[in-house]
Parts: sequence; C-alpha cells; structure tokens
Amino acid sequence: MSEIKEVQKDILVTQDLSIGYKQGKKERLCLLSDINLTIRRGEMVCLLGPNGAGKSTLMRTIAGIQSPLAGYTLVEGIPIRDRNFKEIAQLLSIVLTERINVGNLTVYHIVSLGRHPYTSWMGRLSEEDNDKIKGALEQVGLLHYADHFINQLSDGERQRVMIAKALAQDTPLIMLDEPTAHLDLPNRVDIMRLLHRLARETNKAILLSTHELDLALQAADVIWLMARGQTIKVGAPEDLVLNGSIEETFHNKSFIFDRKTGNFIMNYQKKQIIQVLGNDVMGFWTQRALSREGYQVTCEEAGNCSVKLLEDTMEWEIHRNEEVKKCQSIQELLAYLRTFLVFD
Ligand SMILES: Nc1ncnc2c1ncn2[C@@H]1O[C@H](COP(=O)(O)OP(=O)(O)OP(=O)(O)O)[C@@H](O)[C@H]1O
Repeated sequence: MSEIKEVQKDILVTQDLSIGYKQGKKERLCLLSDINLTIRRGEMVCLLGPNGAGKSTLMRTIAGIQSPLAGYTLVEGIPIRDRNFKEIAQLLSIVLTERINVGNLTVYHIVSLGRHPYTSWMGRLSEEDNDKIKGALEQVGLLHYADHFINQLSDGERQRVMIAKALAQDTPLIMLDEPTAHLDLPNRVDIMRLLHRLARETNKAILLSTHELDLALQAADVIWLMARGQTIKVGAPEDLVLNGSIEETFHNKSFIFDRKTGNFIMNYQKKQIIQVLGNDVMGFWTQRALSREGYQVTCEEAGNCSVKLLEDTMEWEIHRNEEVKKCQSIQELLAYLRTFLVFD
C-alpha cells in the first residue's frame, strides 16, 4: 500500500507491467515486460513506434481493455485491474481512431455521452452535467455547433467533438488512439496543438499513440519510444533526437533521419557528385532536388559540374567543362542535367 501512495503525484503509473497475449492454456506471447512508466499532471505524452511494436497492446492494457500478463496500472493511485466499467470510466477516457458515423445525433448529445459514468440509470443530465458539456465544447471551440448534427461536420470537427466528449467525462487521464489518422495536415496540426493546450489548461494527463513523428517531436512534452523487444525509451523529444534513439528506432535503409531538422529524408543512391555554390532556402531546395536525382551535393570543388545559385534573380547557373547554362527553375535545371547524364 505504501508503494501505491508514493506514486499518487503522477496521474498514470505502470508498475512492472508485462503486455502481450495468452495463446492457449500455457503459451504466452510476451511483447514487452517490466514496463515502468509515468505521466504527470498537465503532460502530453506521445507513444511512437514502428508498425507491430505493440503500441495498441500497451494502450489497451493501460486502459484495462486487455489484461496485463503481469504488473498493473494505477491512475491517480487507483489500480485499474479488476475495476468495473463505471469505475474505470471515471479514471480514464478513450478516444478511438474509428470515424464515428451517427448522423442523427447532435454534437451536444454525443458530448453528453461522456457524462454517462456520473448519471443515474435513466441517464438524466443534472445542471452540473450540462455545465461540464458546455465547458468541454467551449474548450474545443465548438460551442456554437452544439445543435448541429454530427454528419454536418468535417473530420477535424468530429475529432474535436470526440475530444470534447472525453473532456466532459472529466477523467484525470485521456487516452487517444491515433487521433490524427484521418485528417489533413492543417487539421493534424490543430488537433496536436489543441491536445497540448488542453493538457496544460486542464492539468490532465494526455496519452496518445501516433505515427506522426514530426508532429509528435514538435508537440509532445514526453515521448515514449517503442520498438519490438526493446525497453521503451522515454524522454523529451529533443533528448531522444540528440541521443540517437529516434534514428535507432526508425532505422531503415530507404531514408535517413536528419537530426538538424527532425525530418526523414529519402535515401537515394548517389551516382554523381556535384558542387552547389550558395545556400539558404534556395540552396536547401536545390539540394533536395539534386539528391532525388542521384547527386551527392557538396560545397567543395568536385567533378566537372557545378551549380551556382543566383539568389537575386532566382536562377541557376550550371558550369560544366567550358559551358555555362542558365536555368529559370529547378525543373529546367534537372532536365538539363539529365541530358548529359545519359552521355557521361
Ligand atoms: N489478438 C492478438 N493475438 C496475438 N497476437 C497479437 C494480437 N493482436 C496483436 N498481436 C501481435 O502483437 C504485436 C503488436 O501488435 P500491436 O497492434 O499492439 O502493434 P502496434 O504498434 O499498435 O502496430 P501498428 O502501428 O501497426 O498499429 C503484433 O506483432 C501483432 O501480431
């Protein structure tokens, strides 16, 4: 009991958790064991990892949907294991990936479902329930949509409705399974920013699984980095970049993780070396285009070809042997380079 008291300052604690599957009477597939993780108040944690790493299994086990092979999860010091549905629903709320398709329900009605663990068996909403629903809609910026039917909303707005439902449920921990999966880039950014702001404003703990590495690196307070059979790496995104954990976890011969920008760059086979004179934004995009074309770009003198960037006029000057050719676009530059790649 003393152990449990000690960890109450953290909203979520996993203690010596083992996750996996029972296969038959004796066989077990243990994906990972001795998982000891915590999430503090006001913190947004992103769970990242390649396909099949065990993210969904970990999320389901934390949420009590799946039994752990060993160990347990505590939310505000209360063990999730063996709690009934209503008790768990007062400790954690879950936003699933699936797009909801309930056209004849209003936004208000859907968010009100979050109050289910608190209402009587008749489901009648009290004044407090209605206040929480309106407050949740306000927090996600959708109060003016309260009377709209869900099928009148965009995917981004629907996702915000589901987040409002979780807020109305008023649990210390909110878990989201790939919350940006069906969204375009502006909506993905909005949802991540919203979740980060909500963690701060509500002082709740937010845990989400995602494949959005770049967004997670920018928005998460903490990243849990999961790879099959390896201990979960935990840290601020920047620490995990600097210590090489991100690169190691997503290691693949098709792309390279650029520690300077936090981006993955496609790893093209380099056939030729080319000198590029000039840098800045024009240099960055020229280098990207040349890499795709199979050139290894250098600022040193190399080979028989160099590209000079004329930034004032946005032109590219190609010097090859004694010839000089000016191009007005990267497309033209690449087309020109291709003409003599064939003959070289
Ligand atoms: N019901 C099951 N019984 C046995 N093994 C399972 C079961 N569900 C998943 N697994 C295995 O557990 C491993 C982890 O799966 P999980 O879905 O947790 O990974 P994930 O990281 O969420 O993957 P993804 O990113 O593709 O969603 C996989 O190798 C999968 O084959």
